[in-house]
Amino acid sequence: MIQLEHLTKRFGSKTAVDDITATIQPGKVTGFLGPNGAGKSTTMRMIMGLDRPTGGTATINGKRYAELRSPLGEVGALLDAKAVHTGRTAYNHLLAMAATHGISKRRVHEVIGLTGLESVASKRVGGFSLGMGQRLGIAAAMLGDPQTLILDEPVNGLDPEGVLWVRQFARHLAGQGRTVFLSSHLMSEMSQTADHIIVLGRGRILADAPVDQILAGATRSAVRVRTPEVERLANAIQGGDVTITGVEAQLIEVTGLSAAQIGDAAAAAGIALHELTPLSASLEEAYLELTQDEVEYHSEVTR
Ligand SMILES: Nc1ncnc2c1ncn2[C@@H]1O[C@H](COP(=O)(O)OP(=O)(O)OP(=O)(O)O)[C@@H](O)[C@H]1O
Repeated sequence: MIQLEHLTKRFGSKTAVDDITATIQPGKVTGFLGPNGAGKSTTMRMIMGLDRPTGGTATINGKRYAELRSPLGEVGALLDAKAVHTGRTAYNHLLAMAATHGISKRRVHEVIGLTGLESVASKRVGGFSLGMGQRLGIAAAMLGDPQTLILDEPVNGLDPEGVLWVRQFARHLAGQGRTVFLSSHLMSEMSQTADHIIVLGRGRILADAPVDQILAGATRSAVRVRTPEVERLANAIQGGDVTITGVEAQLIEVTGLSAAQIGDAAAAAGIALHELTPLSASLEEAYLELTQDEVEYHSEVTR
């Protein structure tokens, strides 16, 4: 379990992480989602004792990283996949790490097997594809057989096969009861991998909830209606909380009424409908809705 309590990090006048409190539970994949610059990496670095919080605490199983007696045995992290000595073979890289932490050679072979690196274990890391580099980073994180795994943007730049592998591996680890905390700036990715999502925007938590709840909370109850008689239909359904937005000449979006209510009103007025589609927000839309004001640098819209 990872606990963040009033965790804050300032770099000069810039507040990268702003008083965040959250618990990342075992047995689940928790997605840490936010636009670039939201503060995800900084939070993860503080959990791993690599950045010192300006305020608050980050603990793993109740202890700060520096207090862990056997850190590799409690938490493994993939923070920067490229931070590997490139001249070494994958096997030697893992062996060197293991040796300095009192971990057996047998475990090195085990993690190579776990991450599917057998065929490239004797190759130099410098020639590795991004996907293989990620697997190596994850193998290194797994060396101490930790209960907690922290992966920063593990699927960034991977091909579809690599993405699928990371996704399945993360789910497998959570299935074993481990705490899996992984970041991404892509909601689509998280929706397929995570059980629970924490959304960060400009250093603050915007949402902390199960995936389905985040989706439900942001679902628009709009209905798309296509009819040759837009004007008459609008007159038939308007009033109260109903909003009608024109999309195309014969296409409108209606909120405040269900598809059934609109269909009934149209039938009563003798108006033909060519389409009647309830719209629900995708996770992507839910995410954009949550973070639209929180993106650090909006691109200029030129007209
Ligand atoms: N060492 C540092 N010195 C100064 N500012 C920093 C430092 N590290 C991060 N920041 C700033 O803190 C903010 C949060 O950065 P962070 O890397 O944690 O975001 P992120 O959500 O992980 O984004 P990304 O996906 O781009 O890494 C950014 O504005 C960044 O410029």
